[in-house]
Amino acid sequence: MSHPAPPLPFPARASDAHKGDFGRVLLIGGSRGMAGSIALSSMAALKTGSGLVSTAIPDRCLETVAGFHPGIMTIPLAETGDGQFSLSATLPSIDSFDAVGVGPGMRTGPGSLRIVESLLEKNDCLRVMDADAINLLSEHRLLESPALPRDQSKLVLTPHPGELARLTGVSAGDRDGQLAAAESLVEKHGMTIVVKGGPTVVVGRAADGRGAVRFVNNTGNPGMASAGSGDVLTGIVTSLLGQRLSPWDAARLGVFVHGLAGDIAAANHSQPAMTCVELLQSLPEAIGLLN
Ligand SMILES: NC(=O)C1=CN([C@@H]2O[C@H](COP(=O)(O)OP(=O)(O)OC[C@H]3O[C@@H](n4cnc5c(N)ncnc54)[C@H](OP(=O)(O)O)[C@@H]3O)[C@@H](O)[C@H]2O)[C@@H](O)CC1
Ligand SMILES: Nc1ncnc2c1ncn2[C@@H]1O[C@H](COP(=O)(O)OP(=O)(O)O)[C@@H](O)[C@H]1O
Ligand SMILES: [Mg+2]
Repeated sequence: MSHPAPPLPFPARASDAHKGDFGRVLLIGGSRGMAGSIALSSMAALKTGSGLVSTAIPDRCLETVAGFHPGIMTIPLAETGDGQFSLSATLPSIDSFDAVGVGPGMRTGPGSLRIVESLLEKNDCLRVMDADAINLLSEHRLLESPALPRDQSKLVLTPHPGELARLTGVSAGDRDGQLAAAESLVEKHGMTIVVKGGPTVVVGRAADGRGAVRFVNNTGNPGMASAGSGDVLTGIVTSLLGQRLSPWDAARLGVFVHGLAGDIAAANHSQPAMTCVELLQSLPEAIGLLN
């Protein structure tokens, strides 16, 4: 299958490499009824090269998530009666991971809020925030807090237009306005923002530190407008961060490979019939085309 050129090569593997070279990543999310979301992120991290994937979920989601893939290590955390993280949920030490992805399927209760607040403070850690993690940033105006560490250059946000509308106040239908609002956040905090859509645009801080720059992705198709596609992207970007790519490179290569896998899935299964499962299963072929 012919394809556009990637923005950068996929990380190569030395012949004497070991799994620690490819990153220990932590995915955090899920809740009763949405265990599949964080399982998708975790499987996508494994399928895009992470050396070790650990997934922190509310206790009752453990068997479900572990059952999806034997390569996933699961960390059960304390939960509320309705199956989301409780206030007593305690994360393992973040310092023992190379990258952390948080948010898919997590819901927005107090336990989730405490987790997201603690990760915002860890600005020396590479982090991806998606879905309900972004909704918590919006609901509690966490990016406006005086307690927010100034430098958030190791943070990647992956909002869809609805999530970005909540975060910025710019409606989902106003694409240009949303991109401008994303640029303002990037200029203020230094993070990288993946503005999802057809096409997805990555907004990052310019190399000289002044202003924002855009990367317009040229892979992907409307077959990906289906539940779980974005959860796959969360795992890919977290995985690439764990493999020592910068936030800007991990976001650009991540959306490219994600879209290319979507194009392969659409070619083999049609746009209407492809799902997040075919998208996930097309990642090996997509990476194979790049190597
Ligand atoms: N298998 C699982 O467990 C899965 C679990 N998941 C989990 O579900 C939770 C809720 O996440 P969510 O994304 O489904 O809902 P939400 O955040 O309310 O956003 C929808 C709102 O935004 C608006 N909107 C406008 N433009 C849009 C656009 N281009 N793309 C998308 N939305 C757009 C849209 O407008 P409307 O469609 O009404 O026009 C609507 O008002 C979250 O935790 C997630 O991780 C999912 O990952 C799926 C698989
Ligand atoms: N029309 C489209 N063209 C290209 N990509 C799309 C299109 N619609 C959705 N996508 C991609 O699918 C993903 C959907 O993400 P998201 O809405 O977070 O899904 P979910 O939360 O259900 O997993 C994004 O990466 C987005 O870029
Ligand atoms: Mg999503």
